[in-house]
Amino acid sequence: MAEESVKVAVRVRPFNKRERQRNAKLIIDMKGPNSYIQDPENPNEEPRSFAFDYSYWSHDGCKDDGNGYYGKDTSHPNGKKFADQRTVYDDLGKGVLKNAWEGFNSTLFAYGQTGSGKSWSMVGYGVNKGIVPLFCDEIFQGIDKKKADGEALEFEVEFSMLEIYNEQVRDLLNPKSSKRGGLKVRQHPKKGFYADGLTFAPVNSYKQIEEQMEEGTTNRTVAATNMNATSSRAHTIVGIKFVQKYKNAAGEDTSKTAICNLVDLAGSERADSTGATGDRLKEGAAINQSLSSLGNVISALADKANGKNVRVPFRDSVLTKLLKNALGGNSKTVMIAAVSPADINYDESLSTLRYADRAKQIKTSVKVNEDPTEKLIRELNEENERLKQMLASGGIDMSKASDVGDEDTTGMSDEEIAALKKEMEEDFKAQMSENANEMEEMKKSYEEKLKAFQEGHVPVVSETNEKKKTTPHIYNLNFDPQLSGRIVYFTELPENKIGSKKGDPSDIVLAGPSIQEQHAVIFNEGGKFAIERGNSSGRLLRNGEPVSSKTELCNNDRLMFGTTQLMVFVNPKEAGSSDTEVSYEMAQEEIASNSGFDMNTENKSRDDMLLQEDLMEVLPAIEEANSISEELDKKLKFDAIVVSPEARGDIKGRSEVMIKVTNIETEIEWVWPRTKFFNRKYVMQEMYENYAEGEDWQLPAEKDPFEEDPNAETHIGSVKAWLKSLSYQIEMDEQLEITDFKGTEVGLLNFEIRPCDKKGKEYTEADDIFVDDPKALVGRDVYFNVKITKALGLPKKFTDVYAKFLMYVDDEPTCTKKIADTTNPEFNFKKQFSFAPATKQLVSYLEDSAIMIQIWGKQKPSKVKKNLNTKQTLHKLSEAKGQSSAANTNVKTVDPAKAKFMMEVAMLKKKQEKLEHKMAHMRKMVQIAEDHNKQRISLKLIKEIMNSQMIKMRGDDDDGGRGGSGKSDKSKACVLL
Ligand SMILES: Nc1ncnc2c1ncn2[C@@H]1O[C@H](COP(=O)(O)OP(=O)(O)OP(=O)(O)O)[C@@H](O)[C@H]1O
Repeated sequence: MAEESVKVAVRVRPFNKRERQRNAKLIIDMKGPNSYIQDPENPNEEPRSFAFDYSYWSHDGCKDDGNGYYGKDTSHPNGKKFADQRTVYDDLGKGVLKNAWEGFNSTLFAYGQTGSGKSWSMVGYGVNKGIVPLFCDEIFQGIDKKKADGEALEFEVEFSMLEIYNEQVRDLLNPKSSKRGGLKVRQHPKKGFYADGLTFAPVNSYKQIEEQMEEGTTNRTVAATNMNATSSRAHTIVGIKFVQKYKNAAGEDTSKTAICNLVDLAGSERADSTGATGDRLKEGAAINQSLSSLGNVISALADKANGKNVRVPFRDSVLTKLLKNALGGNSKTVMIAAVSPADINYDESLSTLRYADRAKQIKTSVKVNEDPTEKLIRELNEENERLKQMLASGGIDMSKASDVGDEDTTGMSDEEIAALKKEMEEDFKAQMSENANEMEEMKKSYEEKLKAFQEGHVPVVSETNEKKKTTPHIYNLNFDPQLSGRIVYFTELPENKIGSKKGDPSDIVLAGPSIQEQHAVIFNEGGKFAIERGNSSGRLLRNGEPVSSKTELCNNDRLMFGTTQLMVFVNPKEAGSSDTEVSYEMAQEEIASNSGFDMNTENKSRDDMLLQEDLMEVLPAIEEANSISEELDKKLKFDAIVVSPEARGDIKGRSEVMIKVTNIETEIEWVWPRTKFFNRKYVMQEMYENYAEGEDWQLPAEKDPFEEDPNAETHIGSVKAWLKSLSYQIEMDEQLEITDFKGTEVGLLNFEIRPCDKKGKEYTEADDIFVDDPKALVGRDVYFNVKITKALGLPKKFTDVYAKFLMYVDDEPTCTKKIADTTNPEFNFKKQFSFAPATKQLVSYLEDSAIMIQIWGKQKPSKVKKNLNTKQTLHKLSEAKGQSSAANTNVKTVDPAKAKFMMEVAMLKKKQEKLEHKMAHMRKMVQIAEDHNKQRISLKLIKEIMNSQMIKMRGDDDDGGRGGSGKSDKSKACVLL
């Protein structure tokens, strides 16, 4: 066994079209194996630097070689450092190939945010072939060479392709086999985790691998098109099993087996400030569970490599189970981290670089998988005997190393160990039959297996490519450019009927929620094309606008059928070289801007751009969720809303897209963070798929993504209170507006902050604790009481209302008690805060910050139950607006212009508040000055009187009525004062 470090490479891609349009700034640089990233918010700071095995500059410095291949442009200043596909393959893929020949397992995985270039490196596009096709090509070149050289070797190559989506494993070569819950991931005592029942297709040429990959990718596309935006959330694992058979020195039949896993990970998601925390469906629907578990596993392995004794949580997700061998066992592992070059993606790129940095610390132990066949069969037999005996004699003994293998139970609770034991026993039972099958297969010849597979499997070879050049058609657009253009329907008939499979026999059958039986018709009138809605209200958009009557269709028109089927119409006769390329982003952008969202990219701040990206992702998903809700009669309506940090009750952050959820029957409303919505949408999709397949689709309330926890609390609104007055030790006693997420006033809050002494006794004016300059507070003991007396005029539908806020560096919020059934809850809350002594940081916090007091409560269902079903209600709404139901469902409550306006108003209010505080402060100062003055004046008067008395007395004594000297003495008295 040799110990090996994980090899880590980083690659930066060119700017994409959107980034160029937005004049994105380049924030990545590379020199030799090092990568650098510049924080765009702090351009004067030193860039952060990271050292890797390789840093690949693929941003600029390249040119098309005339066949579409991007190679080095030696005339460009960065031409020398440009890394093309071949360079990356030579460094990374060739090593994997060499491992395979030597009988080592290898894993190559690509990590990075969506659209950062993972697929480009792994699979490639067109002639710019990535690692997987180059690897497959070369493995067969090697085999052919060995055969030509007459070496006494036999070879077997098997290909598998699976997708992990929402913790389910789908066999991409045989998707039907993995319906309902996907393939089970089991554990083999020797081989580790594997997907039970996964197809391993025997292949004997590169062309056959290409065909298998085509088939697998087309299967992915079909699933991703029927349901929205799934592709970037799925992990794809291509497996290549390479067996070399030969006779060893003793003349025995021996084989060397290498398994290569090529893993294209799902896009690492942008972290939300408002996560799905607290959602009870979090566990069941964790779409990114695999990715976050991978992060935890990598961290734990890195800690382990640094000598720490930690448990590595491989069992936490399907992905980490399947990659256990790659990361913690017998495999040589390579990670390629893809980063975007643009400033807008700084946070994601930095986190990718950090992730990669952790990964490079991992070490794996590798050995050649060499075994004589007889020995393997004998071992499998022995293994089965051992398993049989173990299970017969009361199951696994968790304390016996021979029973638990390398299973690590450190730090597990008794319940966790019991659950693990149960799972392992189940795996072992399945294993026995798997072992038996394997023995059977070993005895069968490979040729036989190959023949059987090929007979049962006719790969879908794209014969349509030629026809596409001359025949009018529509093709699919997908979020993942790899999957666009893979589904093609020809539209050469005079009338091409489009609808669901339930309808009249349609010429083009589409699936997915909201596809109607007779959804639309494309007419071909002597080479002129038009589209018309079928006799239903199904959503149909052309170039982002609803089609209400028969409309002409032109080359490159974008069509949206229902909520997920986004297509492009092609009329080859009209096609010209000046046609602009149609992309998924462009099609979604025009839909969003037609629904009233500002998608203009000019002069946008980074926050605005991030908001637009979020909207692009959320809007199609909202459409889909609404159509599923409608179809399943779930009574929920979803709307995208743009919510400023203030409106969310956050002190900082950017405006975010959130999802307003309305129960149309009870009129209860919630606002979900994006992550919670997406997590739940995956379960909705699953429900819908089961429904569409005619299977049992209902879920118990606690697992139903359309059910909100009846005890869930709603964020009613927030109040922002600036603390500046406190920094002058001036009390604050105000009635402040409570505003909800829309910026609407929903009530008032009586709020006070009063400086006090250590014991809580509040100071009065007479105590004169006012400071001219807040800095004077540094080092002094500062105490104050926060009082929340009551709220007024809250909406009637809330009960159990309370207020909460975070002060300074508190981790836990301070909460008032809960008050039931009143619109004017009296909290009578008082809490003393002590800062003894006050630090510089605290004082600047008081000077410049505010606290957000959030008001929370439970919603009472509305008394009048509406006896409408979802469909009726949504239709009613759309009739009122004269639009189709689905097209209407993303009508937002707050459009960005309004949100911006509201933000500006909030800013003005903030300024006004500040000014008011300043004014109050000034007033106070004036008052104090006046008081002082009054005192002075009275003192002056007293003195004057005294003086005049004295003068009088003196005058009386000295000169008796000399006016002139009296005057001069009076002015002397004034000078004295
Ligand atoms: N090195 C590169 N040179 C040229 N274009 C590139 C390069 N890397 C990526 N691209 C382009 O950037 C876009 C996004 O790349 P890609 O599809 O590989 O991203 P991804 O990380 O796999 O995204 P997803 O997570 O959605 O699958 C594609 O249009 C691709 O053509």
